Amino acid sequence: MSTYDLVVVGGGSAGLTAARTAGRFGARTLLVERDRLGGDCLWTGCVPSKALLHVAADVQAARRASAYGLPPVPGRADLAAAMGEVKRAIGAIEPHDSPEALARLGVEVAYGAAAFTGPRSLTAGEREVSFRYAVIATGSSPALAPVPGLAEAGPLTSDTVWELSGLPHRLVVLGGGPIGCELGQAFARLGSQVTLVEAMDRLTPREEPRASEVLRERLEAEGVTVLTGYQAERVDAGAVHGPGGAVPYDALLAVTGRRANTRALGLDAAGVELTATGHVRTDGRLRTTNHRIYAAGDVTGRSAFTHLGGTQGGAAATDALLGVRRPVDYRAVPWVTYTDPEIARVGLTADEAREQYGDTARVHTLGNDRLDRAVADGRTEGFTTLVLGPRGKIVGATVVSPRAGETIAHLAAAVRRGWTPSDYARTVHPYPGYADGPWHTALTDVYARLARGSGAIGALLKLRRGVRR
Ligand SMILES: Cc1cc2nc3c(=O)[nH]c(=O)nc-3n(C[C@H](O)[C@H](O)[C@H](O)COP(=O)(O)OP(=O)(O)OC[C@H]3O[C@@H](n4cnc5c(N)ncnc54)[C@H](O)[C@@H]3O)c2cc1C
Ligand SMILES: NC(=O)c1ccc[n+]([C@@H]2O[C@H](COP(=O)([O-])OP(=O)(O)OC[C@H]3O[C@@H](n4cnc5c(N)ncnc54)[C@H](O)[C@@H]3O)[C@@H](O)[C@H]2O)c1
Repeated sequence: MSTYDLVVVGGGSAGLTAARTAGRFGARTLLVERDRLGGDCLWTGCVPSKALLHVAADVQAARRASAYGLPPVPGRADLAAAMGEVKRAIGAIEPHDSPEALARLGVEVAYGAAAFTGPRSLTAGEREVSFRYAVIATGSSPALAPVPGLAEAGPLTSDTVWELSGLPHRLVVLGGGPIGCELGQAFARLGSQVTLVEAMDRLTPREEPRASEVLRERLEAEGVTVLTGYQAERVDAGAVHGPGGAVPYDALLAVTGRRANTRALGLDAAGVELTATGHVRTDGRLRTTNHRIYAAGDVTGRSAFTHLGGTQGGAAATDALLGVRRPVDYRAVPWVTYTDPEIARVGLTADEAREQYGDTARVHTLGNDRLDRAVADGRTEGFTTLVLGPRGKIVGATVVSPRAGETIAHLAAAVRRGWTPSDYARTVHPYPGYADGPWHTALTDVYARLARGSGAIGALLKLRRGVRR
């Protein structure tokens, strides 16, 4: 039986980063993948959804061009052509995640479903191997909401929607979280009649309420029917049934959440426990209840994003192999819903900060009507919110605007470094950009503090006038 320093189970964002990290250290590393290297992000998640959104944005821009005297662009886009663009993007990225690319870093790849046979061994397809350490990075899969008739209706999910070759006429999207909003907007722009159904009282319910409002207004302006507070109760005869009546569809896309991939992994044999939500239980170092085995990515329930899964994978491999702690700073992890406008967030919302810090929490919001770039682009509907905690430090931020996903990275640094708005404002930002939004919001706080200290400043001015006549 071969022995490895590190065996990684699952070749998605988390597992690939764990394996690459171990390979770079020179460790004997095996990556076991049951299907395709690249995981959800490459094949059915981030990459295809962003490529489809890009095509949809092009189509949307073409439709608007009639305002400038070009002939109107009627009709619906060719979904097969759009999916061709999706495949192009996947194909361009795939080689970076290939066995050959991993071999160059000293990582061996074995194909087959892995299952633990003991606390320090597992089978990888036909082979049994032993390990000093292992990382479970088996990800998550779409979970259908327990709605009678939904499973029987055979809805599309984020795994299968990419196989569509024709644009559905009426598309009902069940679930108004990030996936539902991104895909709903993409299909609407391509020409489907989209109804977005969400049980909670607003879309993207985890974000700032105003962000949900801006997104809803935009989607409705683009022709999407948004039904919130609509808990689907039954699916039959080609319609979703709920409190507001029946919503008929030609295609149904169910994006109501995800469940961790832990089945048939032999976790009992390995002494690895699950949480009540079915995720692999981990401690602050990402160790499972078997301290030789770590977990990273969606399977932990502590990440739902590629960048965080990768960060966890690298941290787990480093902790295991070198004994060097690299705790993940969850307070400062940004995430983005890539609708148009994008909703980007890091840290606490205003309500969360008030709950945590009471009156110490302060909030500044600046509308994009004050942002010259947004005015130039005719995109003033968004805003920036900065949330300040104890000692005036930035503990959270939301940016809603085109390219908010780029802007938020700087704010993530601010939260991680514990900057105040005046620390943040000291970095000069280029004009006119969308990053001006957070900059001017930070300056709002600086000006407010200046106004509060106007007595002292007035006294200083007077003193200097007196000294230097
Ligand atoms: C439509 C959509 C859009 C998304 N957009 C974004 C985005 O824009 N930005 C972002 O940050 N995140 C996005 N996400 C989330 C992101 O895709 C996931 O957080 C990320 O892919 C999770 O990585 P992972 O490594 O934990 O799991 P996965 O990528 O799921 O990888 C797990 C791997 O393990 C393998 N595996 C499972 N069981 C076994 C076994 N027993 N033996 C061997 N191998 C096994 C699987 O085949 C798979 O390859 C999106 C998700 C979806 C669905
Ligand atoms: N850009 C990104 O980073 C990105 C993009 C997509 C997904 N993701 C991640 O993937 C994960 C899964 O996303 P998701 O959108 O599938 O899940 P989600 O849990 O975020 O959203 C699912 C939505 O479905 C609704 N819902 C559930 N049952 C319902 C019912 N019976 N009737 C009506 N509505 C119902 C829920 O209220 C919820 O708002 C998330 O954690 C997300 O962060 C990230």
